[in-house]
Amino acid sequence: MSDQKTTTTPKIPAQPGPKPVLLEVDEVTLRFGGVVALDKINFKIYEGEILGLIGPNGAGKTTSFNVMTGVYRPTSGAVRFRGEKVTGRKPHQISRMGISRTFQNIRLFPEMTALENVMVGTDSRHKTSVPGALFRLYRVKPKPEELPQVTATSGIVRTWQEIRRTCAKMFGLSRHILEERAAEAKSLELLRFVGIADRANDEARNLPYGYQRRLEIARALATEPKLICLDEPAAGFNPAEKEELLSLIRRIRDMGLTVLLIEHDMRLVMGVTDRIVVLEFGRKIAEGAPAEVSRDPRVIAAYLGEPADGAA
Ligand SMILES: Nc1ncnc2c1ncn2[C@@H]1O[C@H](COP(=O)(O)OP(=O)(O)OP(=O)(O)O)[C@@H](O)[C@H]1O
Repeated sequence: MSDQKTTTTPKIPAQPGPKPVLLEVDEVTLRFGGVVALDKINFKIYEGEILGLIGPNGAGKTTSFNVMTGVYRPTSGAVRFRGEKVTGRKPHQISRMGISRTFQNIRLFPEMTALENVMVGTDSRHKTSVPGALFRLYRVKPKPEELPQVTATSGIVRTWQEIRRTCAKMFGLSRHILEERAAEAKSLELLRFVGIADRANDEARNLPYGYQRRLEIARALATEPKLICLDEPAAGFNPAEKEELLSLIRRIRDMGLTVLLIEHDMRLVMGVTDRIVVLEFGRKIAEGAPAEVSRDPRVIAAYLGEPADGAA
């Protein structure tokens, strides 16, 4: 009977379903006094895509990043990440949810080495912290009432306390040390990934500009995000550096991450993104594939500063 069923079942080739939505910006408005920085913005970011967010100066691109990462709370509307509301959460909580970012104006710890800067990013993933390890030492100290069989002053108690304290020191701290080492190895791997491992031990302030930009990306990756938001990562880059960045962004996506990219260099944006959202004066004026968007009269007008035919 079951054989018959199998042979009569029509063979339908597996269809790739629509990609799941990773992040949704839902009717987001943000006012700064009289300035409407974002005006009922809607767009979605799908898992695994590279989405470009473009628009002329002051269009609301960085403000959108700031709303997604908890720097600003929208006046109305909401941002959802994997179906969960991001709006109202603190930046570090959002980072733990899986969103990380770089900044338009590089924000590194200048006196820390490149490696240490990346290790800071891994911190949110540590199970053990120094205070955590020390707290465990304190906590494992047994109270006399936990040892009802003997008196608090007996030699047995003192020996037991010593043994437990020594074990705690060994296991609590060694776990911490192991985690530190793992964080260091992972950070070094990330420096290699972005191509700057040769300067791992140099202070961030002494690194060339292009290295600092890539260090920011390594640090953002260290939080193990699902979505990485890059705010003008190619600013100040020469053409060769831009090519390298393009390949780096593709490799980040190939690792399984989703990328949101703010970038003014149109060649870079058109060359690397799957889709583009265009903002102007805080409003979304276009959305679609790069070729489609680049032909859109409203987009052309926004960039050339001329009114588009038929545009509202
Ligand atoms: N903290 C703030 N207080 C007041 N106005 C702000 C603030 N942040 C942004 N704005 C305003 O919001 C609008 C959008 O700014 P935003 O920085 O998001 O633009 P942008 O598209 O990122 O521009 P650029 O390409 O120049 O970085 C601008 O009019 C800006 O002046």
